[in-house]
Amino acid sequence: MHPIVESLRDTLIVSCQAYPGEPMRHPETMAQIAASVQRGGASAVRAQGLEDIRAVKDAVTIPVIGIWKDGTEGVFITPTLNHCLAVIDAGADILALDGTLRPRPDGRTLAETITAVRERFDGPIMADCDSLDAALAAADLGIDIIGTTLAGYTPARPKTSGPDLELLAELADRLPDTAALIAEGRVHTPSHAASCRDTGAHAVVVGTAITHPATITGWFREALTES
Ligand SMILES: CC(=O)N[C@H](C=O)[C@@H](O)[C@H](O)[C@H](O)COP(=O)(O)O
Repeated sequence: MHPIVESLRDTLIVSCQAYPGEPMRHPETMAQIAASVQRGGASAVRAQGLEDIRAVKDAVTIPVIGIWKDGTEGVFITPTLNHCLAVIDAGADILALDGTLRPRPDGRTLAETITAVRERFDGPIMADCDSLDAALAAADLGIDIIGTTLAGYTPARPKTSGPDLELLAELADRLPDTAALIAEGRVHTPSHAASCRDTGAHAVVVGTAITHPATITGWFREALTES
């Protein structure tokens, strides 16, 4: 296992992202949030977009998982080889990309993409998966980290209200030792995070519940308006 991946064992990773048009969508803001979550004990941060990756890298000493989201339909998380290479050039310590079985916009398979990435980058790669089949295929390619990031966001799995613990349990059982299993997606409470760990996750990524105040505010507002 790559030493960076080993360092993430039993830890909390925090995703620091703001979405297009949102008030916090600014690299300096994301860098400040990243520095704050490092203070809180995050073992790594996940950052989106080349400017954010650069700014976050300057603001923290923990590893940065870099992604570049492009579009909203189909494959949009670091969707092509060019996106991967740009994320690496921006300084990401870990490259994350779509790890589903769907066709990719540049026509390359995931296998071709990984082969080309490996010519330039020997750091860990994380596949954002949506299903058992996608995860096993990604692990077969030697991808270092399998994330449940896209479970519930494609037709492959229903969208659970919290983390997809059923998928996580299957993956904990079936993935080879070469691939670290990371729980990501709808981990909304400390108890969800502990359940992911107990189900066999190597590490847990929390985004919205720590770094997205508009959504968190909505959760509290709704609780107060429920009859
Ligand atoms: C599906 C998709 O695009 N997921 C994205 C991946 O980077 C982010 O929007 C999520 O915030 C991230 O995965 C963390 O998940 P959550 O915010 O649920 O803790």
